[in-house]
Amino acid sequence: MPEAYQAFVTLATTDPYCMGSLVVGKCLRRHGTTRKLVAMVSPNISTEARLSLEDVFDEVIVVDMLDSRDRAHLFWLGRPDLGITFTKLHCWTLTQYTKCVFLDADTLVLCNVDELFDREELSAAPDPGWPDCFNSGVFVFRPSLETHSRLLEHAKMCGSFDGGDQGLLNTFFSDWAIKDINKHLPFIYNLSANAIYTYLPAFHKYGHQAKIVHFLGRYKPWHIPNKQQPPTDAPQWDTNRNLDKYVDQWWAEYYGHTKMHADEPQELQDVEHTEQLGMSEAVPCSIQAPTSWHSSQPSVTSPTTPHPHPHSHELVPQAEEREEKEPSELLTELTLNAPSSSTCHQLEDTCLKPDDLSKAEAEILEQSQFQEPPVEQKQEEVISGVESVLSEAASNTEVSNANLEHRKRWEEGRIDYLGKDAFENIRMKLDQFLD
Ligand SMILES: O=c1ccn([C@@H]2O[C@H](COP(=O)(O)OP(=O)(O)O[C@H]3O[C@H](CO)[C@@H](O)[C@H](O)[C@H]3O)[C@@H](O)[C@H]2O)c(=O)[nH]1
Ligand SMILES: [Mn+2]
Repeated sequence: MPEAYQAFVTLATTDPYCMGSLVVGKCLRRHGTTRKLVAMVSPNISTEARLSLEDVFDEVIVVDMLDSRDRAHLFWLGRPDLGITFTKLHCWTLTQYTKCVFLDADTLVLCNVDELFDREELSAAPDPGWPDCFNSGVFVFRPSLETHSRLLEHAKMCGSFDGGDQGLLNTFFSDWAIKDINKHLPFIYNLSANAIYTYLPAFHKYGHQAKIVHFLGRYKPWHIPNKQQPPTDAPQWDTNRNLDKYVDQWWAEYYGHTKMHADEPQELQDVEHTEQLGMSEAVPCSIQAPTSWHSSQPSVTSPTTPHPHPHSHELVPQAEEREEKEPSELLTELTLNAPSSSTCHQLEDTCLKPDDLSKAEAEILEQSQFQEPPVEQKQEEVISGVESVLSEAASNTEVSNANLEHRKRWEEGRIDYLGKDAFENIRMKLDQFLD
C-alpha cells in the first residue's frame, strides 16, 4: 500500500496538549518518517497553537470533542479529566488514509518507527498496570467509518470501564490479549515512564532499546518548566534521573527547530537539523541505558499554561525562567550519554452522572484535581478513597476535617510512611473493613 495513504495521528484538545502534539510531530519529522502527519484538534485551541501545529503537520483537522462524562469510572482511574479522550475515537474517520498509527500527545519518539505500519489493526503494547489490556497511547489502526460508528455505539451501550478511551477500546478489541501475538507491540514502542519506577532492573536491561517513551499519568513534560528552581508551593515531581533525561529530551525537541515538511529532500532536512542542533552527525536512535539508579529528593513544580511566543508559532511555557539550555546542548548531551463544530458531545445516556457520586467521592475528586501521585501511591489512594466512602456510608457523617487534612497531605505526596500511613496501619484498616 502506498505510503502516501498512511499517517501518524495525534490529538490535542487544549493548548498544553498541543505542545505535546507539536513534539510528537517534530520528533517524527526529525527521524525522517516517510508517512503523513495528522494532528486532530478541538475547536477551542488557540490560533497560535493551531498555527504552530500547521508548521509541522501535513494536516491539522478540527474534530468535535467527545466526552464520556463518566466521572465515576474516571474517579477510579484517578483522572477526572480523561473523559475527553473519547475524542480519540474520531481517528477512525480519517478514511483518506488506509492505515494509521495513533500517538498520544504525551509521547516522545526516539527514532524512526515507520516499521509500525507493517502491523495490523489493532496493534498496541501492553499496559504496565494490567498487561492483559493494551495501552491506548500508541496503536495501529485502519480508519473506517463503519468501525467508527460501531465504536460510538459500543461507547453508548457499554461505556468504558475506566471512563476514557482505553477502557472502551480494550472491550471493543477484546481478543487482543490472546488472539494474535503480532498485534502485541513490544513494550519499547510504548515505554511508560512509570515502568522506570515499577521495574527498574528491566529498564536497565532494555531501556536503551526504547523507541517511544510515554509520559503516562497526570504530570506531563510541559508541566515541568524548571526542574532546577521549582516553586515551593506546587505539587511534587518525583525526580528520577532516568526520567529526567527523557523530560530534557522532550524540551530539547520542543525548542529544536526542524525542517517541517516531508516534501523537502530528506538529506536537506538532516543537514539543516544537524546544523541547528550543533551536531556533526545525525542524532542516534536511542539513548543509552543509564548506568546508575539514583533516588533523589523529590522536587516541586507547578503546571503551567502556555502562551504564544511573540515571534513564532511556538508555544512557550509561562514560566520563562525554565533553565535555559540550548536545544543543541540538551540533545547532544542526551544522545551521547544516553468534520467540525464546537459542540461537546456527551455519551451520557449510559453513564453515571455526577449525582451518582457520593459526597465523599465528590470531595475526593475535587481535591485530586491537579495532583498526580506516583503509581503505588495512587493504588493506596484508591484504597483510601474506598475507605472514606465506606466510612461515610457506615456512619452517615461528614468526612472529618482531620481525614481531609490527612488526605490532602497524602495527595500532595507528604506521606507519613513511618506513622499514620505506614503499611501496617493501612493493612490493619483493610483487615478491619474486611472482617
Ligand atoms: O485534556 C485532554 C486530555 C487528553 N488529550 C489527548 O488524549 C490523550 C490521552 O490522555 P493522557 O493524558 O495522555 O492519558 P494517559 O495519562 O496516557 O492515560 C491513559 O488513559 C487514557 C484514558 O483511557 C488513554 O487515553 C491513554 O492513552 C492512556 O495512556 C493525550 O495524550 C492527548 O492526545 C487531550 O487532547 N486533552
Ligand atoms: Mn498518554
